[in-house]
Amino acid sequence: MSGKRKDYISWDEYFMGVAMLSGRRSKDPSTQVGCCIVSPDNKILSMGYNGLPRGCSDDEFPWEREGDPLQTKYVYTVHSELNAILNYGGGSLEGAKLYVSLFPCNECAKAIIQSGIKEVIYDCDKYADTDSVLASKHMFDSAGVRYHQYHRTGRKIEIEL
Ligand SMILES: O=c1[nH]c(=O)n([C@H]2C[C@H](O)[C@@H](COP(=O)(O)O)O2)cc1CO
Ligand SMILES: [Zn+2]
Repeated sequence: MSGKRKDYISWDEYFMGVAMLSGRRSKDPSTQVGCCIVSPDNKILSMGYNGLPRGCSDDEFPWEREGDPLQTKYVYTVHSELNAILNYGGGSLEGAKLYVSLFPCNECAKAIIQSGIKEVIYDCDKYADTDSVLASKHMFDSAGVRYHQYHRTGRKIEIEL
């Protein structure tokens, strides 16, 4: 009889947990997004969160949502999914899965499809009614990228850092 622990986290909890932890690095005051890319045999390949491109200071660029477009974050931030794809240094992402805390926008959807990722597991879908997300779903459907919402388990994990 094995004395194995019973309360270990599942693969889904592990990968979504890593995605959410990654999002905690974001400097965006309103929406922090985290992403974790996983191989078909459950190895973590890359992670990312939404932030400015390298060399662009978090303190100098704007985090506004409205106003003159050049004074908003939207024209400058790199989304978590694109960061995770670009952060991957190991070659092909063909057949990989992508865990992300927010449903990908249409620009990230294009990058996801073109990089060969075949499955997207998302948590929040708060922009489901926007053209961007509708376009993402349309492209995923055509390209054969499966997507489904993460089932929250309610497990709380406290980590002392
Ligand atoms: O797929 C995504 N990935 C991602 O990283 N983001 C980032 C960009 C912005 O920094 C933030 C969205 O900001 P807001 O919710 O205030 O509009 O989330 C946004 C989306 C979807 O819009
Ligand atoms: Zn995006």
